[in-house]
Amino acid sequence: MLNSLRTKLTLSMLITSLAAISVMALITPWLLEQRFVNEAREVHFKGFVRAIEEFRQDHQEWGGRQSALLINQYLSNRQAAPIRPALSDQRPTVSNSFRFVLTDHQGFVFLPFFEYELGQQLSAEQLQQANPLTLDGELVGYALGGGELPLTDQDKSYLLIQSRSMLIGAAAGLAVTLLLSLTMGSQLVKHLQALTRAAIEMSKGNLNQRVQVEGKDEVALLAREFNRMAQELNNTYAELKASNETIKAQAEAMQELSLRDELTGLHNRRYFNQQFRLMHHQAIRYQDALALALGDIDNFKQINDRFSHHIGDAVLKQVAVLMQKEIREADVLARYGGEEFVILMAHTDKRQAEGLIDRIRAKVEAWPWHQLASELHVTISFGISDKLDSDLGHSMLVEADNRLYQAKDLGRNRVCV
Ligand SMILES: Nc1nc2c(ncn2[C@@H]2O[C@H](COP(=O)(O)OP(=O)(O)OP(=O)(O)O)[C@@H](O)[C@H]2O)c(=O)[nH]1
Repeated sequence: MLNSLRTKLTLSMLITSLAAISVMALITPWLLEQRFVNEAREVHFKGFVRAIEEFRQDHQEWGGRQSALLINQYLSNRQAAPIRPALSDQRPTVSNSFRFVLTDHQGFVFLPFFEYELGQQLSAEQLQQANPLTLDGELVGYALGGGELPLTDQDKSYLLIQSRSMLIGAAAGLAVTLLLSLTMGSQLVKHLQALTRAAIEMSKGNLNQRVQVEGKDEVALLAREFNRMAQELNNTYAELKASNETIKAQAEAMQELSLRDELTGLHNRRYFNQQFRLMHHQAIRYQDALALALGDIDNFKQINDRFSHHIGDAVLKQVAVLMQKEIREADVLARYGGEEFVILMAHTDKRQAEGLIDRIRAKVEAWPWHQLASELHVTISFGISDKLDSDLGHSMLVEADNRLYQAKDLGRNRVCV
């Protein structure tokens, strides 16, 4: 459960939001109070300065013992009022602990408070912190504020309402942020999940994968690169597949070629040997008949010698065509060597084979050979065997060969069984 990215994102956002709210809850009221007190001191001081200036105008006396007593009395008579920002016309507050030390224009204290004593002259540094008091543009003295400025109950409740409102606003803002973050997080997770699914599909071999690209951020960049990579992989795979198929087809063609006789286009002796082993084995196993005929063109040497080697080749090709026409599809016909041919006939004994083979012999004899060369006559002799022995067909081949010799001996252009 904790391993999922969505859970991790949600948890981290929750923790961040809670931490932010907690920090705000602790710090905001304190900061607000500090600001408020500073502001209040400022307001208080301005009010005080204004009161002093009023006093100066009323009494025309400043800096002596008498003025100190009068000022104290004057200030005590003023009403304390709650301190709130923006109440600029408010009368100055008289607080028990917040006081002003007053000096004449040379900095000699005539209204002492705190550690300051009557008649003491303030240092240049202290005077810098003090507020200059002027009347009609003339410097008449300094006022130095000090002490605590306690807040009234009204100020405190005002502060409480303000900090609560701020907290509620902040909490609402954080809730919106959290909601937005969750929505964005879930979008991010959605994209990453789509990428993961596509990658898994690719690893299974389904290379044609695409993911949706939205926006321009890093995830969109990743998605775009993924799509490009998937496209390239797909193309490469298609090229590889095509070239693999070409190689396979070429290999098959070469295999076929290696089993074919170039001149006649018939299967060659290698192919015959493969098929003969197989058919011979099956015939013995299923006690089926199998016949083998060996054919040899008569006096072929003479044809070559008299009509040229070229005519000899043409004769071989034509004999192949004639044989091919006569045999059945299940039969195996091959050029066995020079002017020798072999025919394997499944489910056929030598008597049945004799009929087919003699038909071939007659076709060869009857073909209009003069079309190739005038006075050319071609005949062929055959020997047939259907002898099945457990010797990989050796006996059958020997017997067919013996019958072929017999046919030659008996005057050629015949079939011996
Ligand atoms: N033109 C041509 N001649 C070939 C080819 N292969 C073998 N020969 C020739 O076929 C001839 C076979 O002659 P022989 O074995 O003496 O037999 P034959 O002349 O047919 O006599 P019999 O078989 O007794 O009738 C040889 O001269 C070979 O050179 C070939 O592909 N083309």
